[in-house]
Amino acid sequence: MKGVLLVNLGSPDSPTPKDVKPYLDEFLMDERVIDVSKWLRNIIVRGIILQTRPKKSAEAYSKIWWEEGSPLVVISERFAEKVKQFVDMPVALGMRYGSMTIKNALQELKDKGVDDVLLVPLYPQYAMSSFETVVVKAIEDKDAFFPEMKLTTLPAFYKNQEYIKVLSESIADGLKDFDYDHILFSYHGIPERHIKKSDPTKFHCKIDGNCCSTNSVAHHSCYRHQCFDVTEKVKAYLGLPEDKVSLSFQSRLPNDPWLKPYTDFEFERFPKEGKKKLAVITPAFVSDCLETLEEIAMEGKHQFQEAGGEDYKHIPCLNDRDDWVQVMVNWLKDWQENELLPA
Ligand SMILES: C=CC1=C(C)c2cc3[nH]c(cc4nc(cc5[nH]c(cc1n2)c(C)c5CCC(=O)O)C(CCC(=O)O)=C4C)c(C)c3C=C
Ligand SMILES: [Fe+2]
Ligand SMILES: [Fe+2]
Repeated sequence: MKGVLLVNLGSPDSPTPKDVKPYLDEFLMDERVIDVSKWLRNIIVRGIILQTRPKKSAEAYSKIWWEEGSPLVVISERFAEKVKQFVDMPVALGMRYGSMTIKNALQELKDKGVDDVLLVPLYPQYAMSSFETVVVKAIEDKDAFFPEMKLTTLPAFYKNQEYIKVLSESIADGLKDFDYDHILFSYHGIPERHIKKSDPTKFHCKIDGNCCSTNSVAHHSCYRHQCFDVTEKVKAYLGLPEDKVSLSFQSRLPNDPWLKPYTDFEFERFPKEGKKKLAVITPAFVSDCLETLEEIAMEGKHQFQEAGGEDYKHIPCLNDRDDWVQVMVNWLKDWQENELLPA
């Protein structure tokens, strides 16, 4: 029987340093997130980052935590529950990190008689630190514990027309009551090195040039290209003026060069250029989470206003919007009935 495994990133069990520390340990010790040799990763993560970050992160999580739990987890659960109402096969939800494991979700599917699984990483764009690590972990767990299962992966859906339509419509909804002079598409950052590592040609992605707008097979795994593409497609769909839209990358760690421009630098720059009414959207995430609710909706607003900005709005992610649920349902039915995957 066919079944579906939805996977998002995951969250700590509570917004306390005690629970944030093991969560960050699992996350940052992932070789696709901090991609250095194991001994160096140990020093960087356990010897440096985890000495101070859990307390700081726990404080940030406390600001956005809901009574029901982590927004990312609660929203993903609501989304999964809605999807289940419209599909005629088992659907399970797992997280790449934390206690809602992929293994448990696969077990849940197996207990319901599923032996043919569609894996859906809940990321619109491909990055080795997001999409790829979900796929690798799901395959590892399947091979180790459920070798009889068949696993198919739904590709990153950044350029899918239905996805672009619902994303655009969610943005149009957010802009209805907001008089903006600029719209910033802020994507989660990644180290530049990750882009080069994921380039199968090993020469296409130069990052500083116009590689991301020159056709190449490298774009199947080029996160930067895929972020540009989403921005361009939404811009075209909504007919947004060229000079009122730009893109940036948020949430970097110190030391390495990460994808630029940096979102926090943009918040400081815009008011000085007369862009004082800013709408921000965050299309690297399908669900609101720490990075959108705290870093963008709270910190970002503060940074923008401190720099002289006047009006500011973070437009929510797709979350459990009914039109987004229906897009997912259509993809799942296409696979269930015709073995088709979204293009
Ligand atoms: C090297 C570090 C990191 C990379 C690379 C990275 C890529 C990446 N992350 C997401 C999505 C999310 N990240 C979230 C939180 C978060 N990310 C990092 C580090 C890297 N992410 C850290 C240390 C944290 C934890 C919080 C903190 O201490 O700042 C979240 C939010 C989770 C939540 O519980 O709400 C998401 C979602 C993507 C899509 C991505 C690559 C494209
Ligand atoms: Fe992250
Ligand atoms: Fe590229």
